[in-house]
Amino acid sequence: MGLGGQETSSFVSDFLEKCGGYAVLDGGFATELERHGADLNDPLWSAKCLISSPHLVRRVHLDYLDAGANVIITASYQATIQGFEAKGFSKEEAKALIRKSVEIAIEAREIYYDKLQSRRPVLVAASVGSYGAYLADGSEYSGNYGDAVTVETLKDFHRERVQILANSGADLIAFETTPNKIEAKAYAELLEEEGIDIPAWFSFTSKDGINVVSGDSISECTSIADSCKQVVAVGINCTPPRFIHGLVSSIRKVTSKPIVIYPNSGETYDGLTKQWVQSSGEVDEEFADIVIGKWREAGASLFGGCCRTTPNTIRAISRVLSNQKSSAINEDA
Ligand code: MET
Ligand SMILES: [Zn+2]
Repeated sequence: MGLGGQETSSFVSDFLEKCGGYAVLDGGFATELERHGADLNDPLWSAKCLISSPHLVRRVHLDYLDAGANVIITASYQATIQGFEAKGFSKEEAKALIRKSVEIAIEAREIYYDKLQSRRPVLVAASVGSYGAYLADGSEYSGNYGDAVTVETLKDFHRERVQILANSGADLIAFETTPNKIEAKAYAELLEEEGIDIPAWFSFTSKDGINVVSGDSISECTSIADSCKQVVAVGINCTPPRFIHGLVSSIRKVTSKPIVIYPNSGETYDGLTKQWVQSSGEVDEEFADIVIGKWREAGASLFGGCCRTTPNTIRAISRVLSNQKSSAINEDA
């Protein structure tokens, strides 16, 4: 699906309008595969299941659709040509596996639609994890690639996978868990240079609620995304919930693009003791009610979960958002 510049700018607002103002994303993908018994202790991480258990990939997409997701994110986070080649696959086989991540998500959407009477809007977002995720050496969460890695290195690393995903039938590309500003710059330049004609979101990760994990400022990272016309939303993923509010406020100061938020399970808020406590990974409705309301007020409009969140998290978010939508309608009446 190709989009001209004009349509790109209204892509998410049109989608949000169809969803009733706010959209629900899916939750942790790799960690959910693990909960179903997949062994992802492998440099390919969740992409390993594209080879060994595509049925499980489809199952997890379906579980998130059943839980209320309007956006499902493909299993391509750590699916790279380089990674598959290192496992002995040919280049053609590697490309086919990357395409397969999108095919499975589209197939899950078809299966889900066949079951339903009405067609809830559902987008397929093709995941692109960072160079650090491919290295699988921890730099995904430090954002420190060393001086030898430049914007050019990163563009060369990502170029072919991004081209494949852009032509795979996905509705948009989700650049996830972006740890630093050079990678954001590489993505923005790549989208421009390659004339990628599906929209994208840039999502960053933080471990202090102020900067992205490398220490680069969230404002600088956001402004790179803001200047790129293919970018239709900017946000934060795989970051503890307690940092989200401040980050959304910082992002909102720099861009008017829609803000996407999908924290990891982090810790959970205990409403009785009013304290943040270690989470079991489950997010209940009361928690979702408090945080989603705050994040919405700060300016976010797409909400989901990242690592260790589950379909229960997404079900809670989905219920809270539909309650908030219906109380807004009642207030208007
Ligand atoms: C480390 S963040 C991982 C993001 C990816 N979409 C997943 O949920 O598996
Ligand atoms: Zn995550």
